[in-house]
Amino acid sequence: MNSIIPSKSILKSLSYLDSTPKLSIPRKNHHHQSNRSQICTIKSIYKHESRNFSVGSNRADWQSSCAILASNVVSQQSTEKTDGGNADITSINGVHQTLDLVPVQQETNLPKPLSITDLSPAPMHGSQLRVAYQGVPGAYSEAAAGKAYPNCEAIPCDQFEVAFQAVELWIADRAVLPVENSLGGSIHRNYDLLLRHNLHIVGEVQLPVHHCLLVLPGVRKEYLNRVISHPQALSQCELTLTKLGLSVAREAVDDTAGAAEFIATHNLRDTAAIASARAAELYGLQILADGIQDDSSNVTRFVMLAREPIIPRTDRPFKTSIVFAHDKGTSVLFKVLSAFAFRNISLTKIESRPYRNRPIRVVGDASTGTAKHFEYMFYVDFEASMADPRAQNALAEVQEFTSFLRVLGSYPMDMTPWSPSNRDM
Ligand SMILES: O=C(O)C(=O)C[C@]1(C(=O)O)C=C[C@@H](O)C=C1
Repeated sequence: MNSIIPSKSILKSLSYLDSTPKLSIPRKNHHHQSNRSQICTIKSIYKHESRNFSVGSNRADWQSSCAILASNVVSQQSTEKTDGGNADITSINGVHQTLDLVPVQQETNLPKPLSITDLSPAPMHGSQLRVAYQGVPGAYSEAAAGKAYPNCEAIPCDQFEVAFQAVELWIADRAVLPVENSLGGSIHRNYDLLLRHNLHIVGEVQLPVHHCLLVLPGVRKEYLNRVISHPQALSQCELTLTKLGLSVAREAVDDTAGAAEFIATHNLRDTAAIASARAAELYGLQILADGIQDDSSNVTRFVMLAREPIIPRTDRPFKTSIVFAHDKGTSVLFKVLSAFAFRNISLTKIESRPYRNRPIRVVGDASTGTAKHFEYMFYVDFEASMADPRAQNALAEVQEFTSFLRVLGSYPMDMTPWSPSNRDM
């Protein structure tokens, strides 16, 4: 799972081989230079227009397009295990751990995240599936990639935009994208990204997220004056941090494992990271508290993206994700939802986002003043395959009510048995 694809521009700029890294976490301190990770952070430069997918005219595309790219959602065996140790540490959510005060051996050969400048055409590669994710090794997105595609090569990227483009430019075969969490809710920015790009959802995984509080070996709770992590992770642990007496500053960084790496790289004895046990192992940190998520059944849902859709099937449970909008506001919503209700198709998720290019609709006439309504894009997930005539008929009907409709993907549902107490990470 852990190697990086060198690209021509990487070799040209030697940006990941030299010692001039540009790790931008925490945001307040983004000029720190990491001589361990050598991560380049460069802003996205490409823009993609989303195309309108018309169900009526493109249904044939669904049935005749590319070969089946198996989504292969298989439960990942948890391989991570914290070393046993001496001192007691906090037990949370029923998990009691002992502390190993001996620094864990660090992996030195971790892949470096791709940056926007690295996105030149992919070199030749073997048959291993390459899965791009945002973050550094030890991030939950990397674990999600491993759960969806157990033998994949996980490719770290410094931004989601880069992960999308890695797939669009054939540097990677799939991108993995967190879209919602059971505690933190929807990850809105990623919904917007789905629309801005033309990748297809080809699978989903639901990953139990088991957070640890990580510090440098020997650091105690009393030394801490800040906790850093991905904003989602900070919000998933807020109550527990307070219960632990950690009313210290919280700082948001790009990903959980990046927070751990930052502490290790800069030898920060006053800072803790919220990240996985695997991140502790990789960056030589100690687990000060284990299972610090506010709810033991904390789970994040990720979707897998590919350049081509998979051919939808009916021999196993499928889910379909769509996004739609209508010129005349929310009045269409009831009609759209009833198209599914009449056919006994269950919805699993509905989300609304501002309609970017037309966020406001003015109603009423000028003499009485004008009311302004917000305009939305609606994202709906429903439990049916696009190969199912019920879904095809429902979408044909939905298309009549909407001015914009796109099928984001029809893909196998993650049916992994639920086990919240597992420490997958
Ligand atoms: O920072 C990471 O490790 C991630 O993979 C990102 C992310 C997220 O975006 O929600 C994934 C899972 C957890 O919910 C926390 C963070």
